Amino acid sequence: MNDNICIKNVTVSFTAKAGIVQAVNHIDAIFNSGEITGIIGETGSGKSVLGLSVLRLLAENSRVTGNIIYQDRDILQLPAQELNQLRGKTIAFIPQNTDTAFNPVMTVGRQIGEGAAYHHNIPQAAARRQAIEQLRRYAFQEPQTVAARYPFQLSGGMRQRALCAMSTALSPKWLIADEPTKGLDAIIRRQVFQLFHDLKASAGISVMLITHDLRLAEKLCDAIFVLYAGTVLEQGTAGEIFAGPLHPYTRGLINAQPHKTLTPLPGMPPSLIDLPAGCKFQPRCSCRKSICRLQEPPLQAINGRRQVRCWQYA
Ligand SMILES: Nc1ncnc2c1ncn2[C@@H]1O[C@H](COP(=O)(O)OP(=O)(O)OP(=O)(O)O)[C@@H](O)[C@H]1O
Ligand code: NI
Repeated sequence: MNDNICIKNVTVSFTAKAGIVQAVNHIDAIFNSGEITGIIGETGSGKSVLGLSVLRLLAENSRVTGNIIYQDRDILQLPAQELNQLRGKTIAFIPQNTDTAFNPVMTVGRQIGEGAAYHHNIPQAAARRQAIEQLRRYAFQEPQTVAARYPFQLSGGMRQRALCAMSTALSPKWLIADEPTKGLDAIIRRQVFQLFHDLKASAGISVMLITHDLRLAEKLCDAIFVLYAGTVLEQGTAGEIFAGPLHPYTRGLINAQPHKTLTPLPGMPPSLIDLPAGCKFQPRCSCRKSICRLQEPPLQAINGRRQVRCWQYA
């Protein structure tokens, strides 16, 4: 039995007023245990939806097909009770918005202790002591003081760290983190980088890292999946992807960064209600050939782990 998370032919659609939103389209992806795997892509490319689908945290109007295999079981088929055991205890999720992740009227320490109290049935006082230890681990100099505070009394960076402390309080095997550096300044981003680095190195936690922060992804991740309109356009090791992106979209994402050429990708992502024919990126692609409009290219292995979905390489 391995600890990888295997996503097999997963499709997620939402029923909306305007029609069926095809947010994730036939994604196959293996997230290797012991590694940090980055999911990158423009806004609306399906990163959060993919992450949420792993713990079945999607909204009511969603429909998910395919398999998400973890420890020889399909998470999508787990009965509610086993799913609850998995959530938080084995696979933890850090949502995109740290403001809503906390209960605003409960102290930070109490919230960190709650999970332990619930899953391990331990008394309040002991849970509180554990919470303080957990905060100390996350580099809080005065964990007692922080534990007594309410979420709004913490700065953005502290809240992010407190959220990591809460999410990993039950020593999960996996952490799915959605935009953990969003809205944080450079110094705090470095702290978050260090935090994730230590999670993997010291705590042995495997991570699925959803991010717009390509520099963070490059430094932190072992592997990368590049998403566009709910489809994987390229995947590989972080070294491969950042040193030599193959897909025009990946090249565009990398070049759009402030420390690169700051050239934005031309055009807009497609409507997920009415996806373009052929390659989903073709309407915006400078390398487009006539076949690109007609047929979607397969995701093809180039060498090793590397795969790209583009007719240039087919
Ligand atoms: N409950 C829902 N009903 C309808 N559409 C939804 C729902 N949840 C998500 N979507 C749509 O699914 C698509 C993918 O959303 P997702 O949040 O995964 O994007 P993302 O890549 O995480 O973007 P961002 O970088 O902005 O966080 C978007 O078009 C979004 O509007
Ligand atoms: Ni998102």
